[in-house]
Amino acid sequence: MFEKSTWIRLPRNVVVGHGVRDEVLDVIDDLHLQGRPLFVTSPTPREVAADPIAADFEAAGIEPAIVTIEKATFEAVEQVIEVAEAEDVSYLVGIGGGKAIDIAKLASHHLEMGFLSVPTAASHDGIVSNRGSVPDGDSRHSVAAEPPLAVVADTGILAEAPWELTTAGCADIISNYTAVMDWRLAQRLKDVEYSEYAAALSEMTAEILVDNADLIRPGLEESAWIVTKALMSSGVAMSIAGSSRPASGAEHLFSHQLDRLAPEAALHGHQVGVGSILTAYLHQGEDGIWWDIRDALSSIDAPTTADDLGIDDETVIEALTTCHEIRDRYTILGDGMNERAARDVATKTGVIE
Ligand SMILES: NC(=O)C1=CN([C@@H]2O[C@H](COP(=O)(O)OP(=O)(O)OC[C@H]3O[C@@H](n4cnc5c(N)ncnc54)[C@H](OP(=O)(O)O)[C@@H]3O)[C@@H](O)[C@H]2O)C=CC1
Ligand SMILES: O=C(CO)COP(=O)(O)O
Ligand SMILES: [Zn+2]
Repeated sequence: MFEKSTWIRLPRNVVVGHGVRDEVLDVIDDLHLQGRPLFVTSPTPREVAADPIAADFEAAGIEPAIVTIEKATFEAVEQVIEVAEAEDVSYLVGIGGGKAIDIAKLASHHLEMGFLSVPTAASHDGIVSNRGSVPDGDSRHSVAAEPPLAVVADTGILAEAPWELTTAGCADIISNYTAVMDWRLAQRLKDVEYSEYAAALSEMTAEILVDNADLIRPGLEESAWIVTKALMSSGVAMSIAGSSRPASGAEHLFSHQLDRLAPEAALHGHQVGVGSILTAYLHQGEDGIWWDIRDALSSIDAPTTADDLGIDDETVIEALTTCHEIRDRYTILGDGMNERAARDVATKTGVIE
């Protein structure tokens, strides 16, 4: 008997382009959302997007509640839930980088309310995904959550954000190469659930981005367009898979461990990019695609070394030798690297001196 079944949960509206910040109200109408929204944002995104969008709502006779969070913590998620209940809101709008969007996503999941994703930085592929990531005790990886009902990505805002945020988004996409290698390995060795469609979409997304690397330049709105579409495609791959596997392998374990050992030293995307150089070498050795990954990162000004990340060599080695412990996700790291092997790969790839 055929017993397979799956739910693929995706946004209903994805609106991308110049000036679409002004279309948030139209999207709300299109989704037939009623009542008062709660905007979840962080300090800079509040200035560049949340306050102007709130003014549009006020002009239309709707007064949004607003919470500004500083850090991605469970306390922040609880604060958002409390405000949502106290202010009697009907839906949430996450406006900002990964931090604000993830918190809105997790709070809306708990509240069983819809939410909209309004990114102000093309810095990560959680814009569209059905995953939320907030540190919880020793864990730092994403968990299943609601996908947004809609995404409104204004390329004017995204192009004006600091360039390093865009290069972080590119690196998060480039890391899909090694994430998919890890996924296939885990499927072969551990029979983990695997989707060829999600894997192919994830790899194709990375390929298109690398093929267009010449067009990705600071100040060009076209760059924000290319990177944002890639981030969305990668988020869709995660939704098809029902897990972050197509976009998160050992390079993400490495980054999550760096978040714990060197909090806020570097952006998520930049850390996973450097992790991807290391794990591509582990998969394929000296002549493999680690060179291409390093060249692609370097061509868009993304970090390729510990020094570029602002993290010392010893912390990189510690992260590499311990990160297999932080999640039950089989990768090329297996049951862990010893220190000599970690130093060897980090030196051969030029990540440490
Ligand atoms: N759910 C998922 O599937 C995924 C989740 N993630 C998560 O996303 C997070 C990474 O996202 P990231 O965006 O890098 O982190 P943040 O949300 O912390 O944003 C990084 C920085 O960019 C600033 N910023 C955002 N927009 C603008 C703008 N328009 N102009 C100027 N500054 C701006 C923020 O300002 P301020 O400090 O004022 O907020 C912050 O300092 C991680 O927690 C990661 O785990 C990553 C990938 C997938
Ligand atoms: O960052 C992500 C994909 O780019 C999400 O992956 P994690 O599940 O490892 O948090
Ligand atoms: Zn990521």
